[in-house]
Amino acid sequence: MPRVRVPATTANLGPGFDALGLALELYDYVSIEEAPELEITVQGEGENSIPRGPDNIAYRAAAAVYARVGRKVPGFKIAFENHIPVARGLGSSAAAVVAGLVGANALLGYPLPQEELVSLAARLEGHPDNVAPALLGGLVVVVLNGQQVYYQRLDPPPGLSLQVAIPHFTLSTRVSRGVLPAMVPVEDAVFNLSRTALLIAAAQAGDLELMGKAMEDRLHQPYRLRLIPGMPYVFEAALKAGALAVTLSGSGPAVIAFCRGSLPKVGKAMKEAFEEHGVKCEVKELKPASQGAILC
Ligand SMILES: Nc1ncnc2c1ncn2[C@@H]1O[C@H](COP(=O)(O)OP(=O)(O)OP(=O)(O)O)[C@@H](O)[C@H]1O
Ligand SMILES: N[C@@H](CCO)C(=O)O
Repeated sequence: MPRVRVPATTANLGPGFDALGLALELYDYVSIEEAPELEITVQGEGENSIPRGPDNIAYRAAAAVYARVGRKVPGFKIAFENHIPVARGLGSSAAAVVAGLVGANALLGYPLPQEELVSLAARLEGHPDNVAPALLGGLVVVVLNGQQVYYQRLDPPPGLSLQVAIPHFTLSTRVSRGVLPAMVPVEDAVFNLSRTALLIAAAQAGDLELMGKAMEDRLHQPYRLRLIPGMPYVFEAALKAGALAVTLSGSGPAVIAFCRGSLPKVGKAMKEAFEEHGVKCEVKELKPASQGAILC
């Protein structure tokens, strides 16, 4: 029976809205086998909230692989051991989609190449920046062109360590995208595109300080502020404690600080700032994951 290990991901990295994602060393483990009926069990994160029926996104992803190769969709037995917090901005939905795709592809003897899994995943998730690093690992630049996906994977820069403050409240990507404007000023677009380009060049050169300077954003974070109490104070606290940069993780509410090496005092400062604004949170120190989803 295939058992898939799939990493958490942090999308956007500040300016790279819907275009950049980084895999993290925090994993869900998902076992999948054919069965007469659909049977889903969940242990760990999301055990009280994750759908157990045909609306489960890992099931829908597995069914999509069978349909894509012209096979009748069977029932499945799917067992989740989840460590990625759900609806916090750490790619839980992308991990579930990727686990379903990779597991089903293994059950069928690997008919679909990786490029096709990336493009199926992007279609199922709606945006590609979490699913691509969840599949490929590392830092991924990804572009949607209609039904096609173009991407380039980079190794994570050496020495990078992340302090992640994960609030106890959930925020769905749907709600967090709902506050974004339909139009933005040209100067804000230029602000972001110049920083995104610099961020990738700096990551390739392994220049963590320059990466840090490139991680500001004007396209999504300013609009999401009002959904996350204390967010500017948490950002300020992380920078003051020595982070190179700090961003929302994906669509939030988790806040992720980019540091050179292990800096627990950054996580502690973020936690205190959240708590001063009435938000309980957990802090994790994570490293970038070079490896994407694997069978284990
Ligand atoms: N293991 C899982 N199996 C099935 N569905 C899941 C699983 N994990 C998460 N989900 C679904 O994904 C939803 C959360 O997705 P959402 O995109 O809002 O947040 P996220 O993926 O955790 O964060 P982000 O996309 O910002 O990184 C949950 O409410 C749940 O319906
Ligand atoms: N790029 C997406 C990531 C959400 O997972 C967003 O910020 O809405």
